Amino acid sequence: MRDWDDAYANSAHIPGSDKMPGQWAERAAAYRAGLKDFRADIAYGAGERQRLDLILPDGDSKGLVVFVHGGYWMRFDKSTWTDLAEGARQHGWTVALPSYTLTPAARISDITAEIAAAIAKAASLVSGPIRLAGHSAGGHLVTRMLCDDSRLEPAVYNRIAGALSISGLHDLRPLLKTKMNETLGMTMEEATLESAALHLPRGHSPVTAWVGGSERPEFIRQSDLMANLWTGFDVPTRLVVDPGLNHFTVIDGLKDPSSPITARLIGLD
Ligand SMILES: N[C@@H](CC(=O)c1ccccc1NC=O)C(=O)O
Repeated sequence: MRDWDDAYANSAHIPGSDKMPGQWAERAAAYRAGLKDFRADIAYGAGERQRLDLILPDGDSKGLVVFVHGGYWMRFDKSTWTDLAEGARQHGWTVALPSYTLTPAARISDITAEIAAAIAKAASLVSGPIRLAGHSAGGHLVTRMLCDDSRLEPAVYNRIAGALSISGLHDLRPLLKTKMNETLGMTMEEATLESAALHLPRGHSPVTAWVGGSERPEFIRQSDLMANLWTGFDVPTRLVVDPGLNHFTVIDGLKDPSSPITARLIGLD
C-alpha cells in the first residue's frame, strides 16, 4: 500500500519548514502592531477558542472576507497569519479571522459547526457580500459551508459571493489511513460526512480550488476532485494550479493587493 503519511506530509518535503511557524507568528505580530483598526477577540461562542479578529479597511467596507487558517485541524490559531488580510483590506474589505477548537478536543464535525457560528457572528457585524477563504484544513472548513447540510442561516448563506479553498482537503477518507487520524479521531462515517466533494452543493456559489504546482500530488488531486465534482452540479468552479508554489508559499499572495490570488478572493478577475 502507499505511504499515506508521506502523501499528506508537507513540512517533510519543504526545506526550512521547521523554522516557518516562528516566522509566520512574528510576521503576523508585526503586522497587527501596525494596524489602525484591529478588533481582537470577538466571541462567537462560549468556548475559549471561539474568538475572531476583525481587520477593518481605511474607508467604507465593501463586504466581509473570512479567512480560516489551516494546520490539519490540530495546530495554529487566528494569530498565525493575520498578515494575509492585507491584500483584501487594501481593496476595502473587512477581514475576519476566526480561531477554532482544535482536535482532539473537538471533532472535525464540531469545528465545521464552529466555523458556521464564526461566519454568522462576523456577518452580523459587517454588511455586504461575504467571501470565504481557507487554507488546507481551512479550505475544507469553508467548502463545508457551501454543502447541502450547511449550518448557515439563509440570510447569511445568501450573502456568500464565493469561496476560495487554497490547498484544501475535500475528500477526508484517505486521511483515515494516516497516523494523524490518531488525533483527528475520524470514523469512515465522519470522514464521508465531512468531505465537501461527497456532498451536493446547497446552491451555486462559485468555488475556486487553488493549489501550488509544487505541492504534494495528493493536494493537487484534492483540489482537482473538488472542482471536478461540483462542476457536475452547476457550480461555477475554477481549478488554479499556481506554478512553483508549495503548501506554505501558496498563501503568500493574499498579503499583496495586486496578486492574482487576491483578485480571485475578492472577485476582481
Ligand atoms: N506538519 C504538517 C503541517 C501542515 O500540513 C500545515 C501547516 C500549516 C498550515 C496548513 C497545514 N496543512 C493543512 O492544514 C505537515 O507538514 O504535514
